[in-house]
Amino acid sequence: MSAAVFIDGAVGTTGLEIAERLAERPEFTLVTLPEGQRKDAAARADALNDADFAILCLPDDAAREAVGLIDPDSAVRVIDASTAHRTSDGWTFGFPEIVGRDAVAGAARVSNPGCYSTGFIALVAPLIREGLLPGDWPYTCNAVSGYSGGGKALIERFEGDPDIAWRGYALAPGHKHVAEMQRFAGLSIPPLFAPAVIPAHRGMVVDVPLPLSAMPGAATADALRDHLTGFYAGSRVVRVATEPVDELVLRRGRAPTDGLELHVFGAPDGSQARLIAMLDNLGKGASGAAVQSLNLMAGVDETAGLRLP
Ligand SMILES: NC(=O)C1=CN([C@@H]2O[C@H](COP(=O)(O)OP(=O)(O)OC[C@H]3O[C@@H](n4cnc5c(N)ncnc54)[C@H](OP(=O)(O)O)[C@@H]3O)[C@@H](O)[C@H]2O)C=CC1
Ligand SMILES: CC(=O)N[C@@H](CCC(=O)OP(=O)(O)O)C(=O)O
Repeated sequence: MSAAVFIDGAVGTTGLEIAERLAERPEFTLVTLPEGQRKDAAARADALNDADFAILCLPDDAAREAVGLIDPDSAVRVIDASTAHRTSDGWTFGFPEIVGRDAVAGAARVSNPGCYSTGFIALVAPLIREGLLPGDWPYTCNAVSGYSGGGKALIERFEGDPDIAWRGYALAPGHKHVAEMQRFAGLSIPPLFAPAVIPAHRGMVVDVPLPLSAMPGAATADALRDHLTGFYAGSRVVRVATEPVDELVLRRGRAPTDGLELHVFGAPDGSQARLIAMLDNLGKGASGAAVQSLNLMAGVDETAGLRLP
């Protein structure tokens, strides 16, 4: 039997990409509202309560409103792509590689990780959990995102102003992803996070510099890489680079991907290292992650419909 999946926010950037990934999937029947009803609370409430799964691809306030429209006795299971519920009680963080596939598979409420957080947590969480990096360290994280990361409004801004070469924001530290980065990486101190947007439609680089020689108990770069390689060994989505590279290049024309690529670089004298994640903000950073969680919740192959090498 095919499960009904309602996408609330289906004509937004994330919603459209989820719909593309669910097209031609016999396990799911996609439900969307016509243009005239897509922001109508009563129509949304009916669609939410009648669905087997609802995927919220909405701004935070609208996502909170959507959850409020669900009747207590409705059986609908929810995946929220917004920031609204990522550290809320009763919600499972939809990062199966980190929280466990069974936790996501059995959850009624799943919050999709933020795109930047996905890169940071993927790099740091397994290493802290294993005691190879300290949890009580003031980590820093620099990142760049393609402009589709800011949804329709930022796409319009960048495509309307091709002269923008770089946009730094959240300059006074305190980006909305910091809370989930701290919680799911297992840090006692919030990371100092410096994001920026570049004139590419999609793509993301998340860079965590490590002054290893100053970090109590930190392992060598090789040991960090080996652990990440073993940790993600069973994953088709997350891959750890084991061959050395001289440069990493984000290409504007790169095909969409739901994969996540991790790199570890160590200084020859062992004093410093850099952990770098490359991903597609609309892939494992949003729509691909939502479909991965949906697959697990529906009991089908976790990578079905994903765009993987
Ligand atoms: N883009 C990305 O790479 C990522 C996005 N996310 C998150 O996913 C969510 C969606 O983002 P994104 O798709 O980029 O944003 P968009 O702005 O592209 O899409 C949001 C959609 O929600 C619609 N909407 C707004 N309010 C309501 C409402 N009350 N009822 C119904 N629909 C409504 C908008 O309508 P209208 O078309 O009329 O504006 C729009 O179509 C956000 O919370 C975002 O932070 C998370 C990770 C990455
Ligand atoms: C480039 C850009 O603007 N990116 C968004 C984050 C995209 C994302 O992960 O979204 P949510 O956490 O809101 O779901 C931002 O920094 O606000």
